[in-house]
Amino acid sequence: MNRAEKAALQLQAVAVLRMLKETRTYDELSEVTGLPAGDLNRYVNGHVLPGTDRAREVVEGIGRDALSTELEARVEFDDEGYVDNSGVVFDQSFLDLVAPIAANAFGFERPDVVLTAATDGITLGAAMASYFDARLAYAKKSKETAVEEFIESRQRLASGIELTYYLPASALSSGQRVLVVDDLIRSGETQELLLDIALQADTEVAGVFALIAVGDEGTGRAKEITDAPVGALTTFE
Ligand SMILES: O=P(O)(O)OC[C@H]1O[C@H](OP(=O)(O)OP(=O)(O)O)[C@H](O)[C@@H]1O
Repeated sequence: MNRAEKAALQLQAVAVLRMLKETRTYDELSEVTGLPAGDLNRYVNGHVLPGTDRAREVVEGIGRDALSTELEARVEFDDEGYVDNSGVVFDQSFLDLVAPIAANAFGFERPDVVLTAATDGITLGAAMASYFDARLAYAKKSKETAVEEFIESRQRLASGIELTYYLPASALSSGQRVLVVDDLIRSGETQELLLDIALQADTEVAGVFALIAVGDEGTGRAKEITDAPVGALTTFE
């Protein structure tokens, strides 16, 4: 790990601790993390940075559970099982915390491009792209005016409705590594279309990541298409 990577990890750990501190006293934070309250105070206030080992424990160990719990608290389901996740996808700082934790938890290799679907995947896609220093591309359900060439993928859904996603052809180049992300994966139909777009462009899939999986149908479907890691931060039954 070089100096810049070490500094990035230390700052990620501080960001996770600050998020946890918002709803806890230092003693409570000490219980969650197993770290002394005095040290936590110094980290949260920016006087001292945690060492590499502590930083890694916070980001990879505590961070994932804490973010998952926070995510569950912010997501609401209506009577028909539809999800309101605006408490998450409208919060770019929260999504910025998710990116390093997801990358570590699932072992995604650094992609050249993060590919998502408009609309709700865009803020997560931006956070992941920024973390990996990659480009962001998002497919849309309509064709952008003034773009001449598109990669398109269409399928008839279980409901009988046809769904088509369009991506400007210039957004992906052959041989690039692509990480497919979305806020939510339920049936997996959207991910299947995104993976099809990535394959049509002759790119290599680095993985599939969703903030929320509802059931395991969607992630199962993605796993049938790619051997790359597939995962979600939180799964709701
Ligand atoms: O796994 P699936 O069954 O395909 O469902 C997941 C997709 O559904 C939602 O998008 P939606 O089509 O509602 O579009 P939006 O992002 O514009 O709301 C969500 O953002 C995912 O893209």
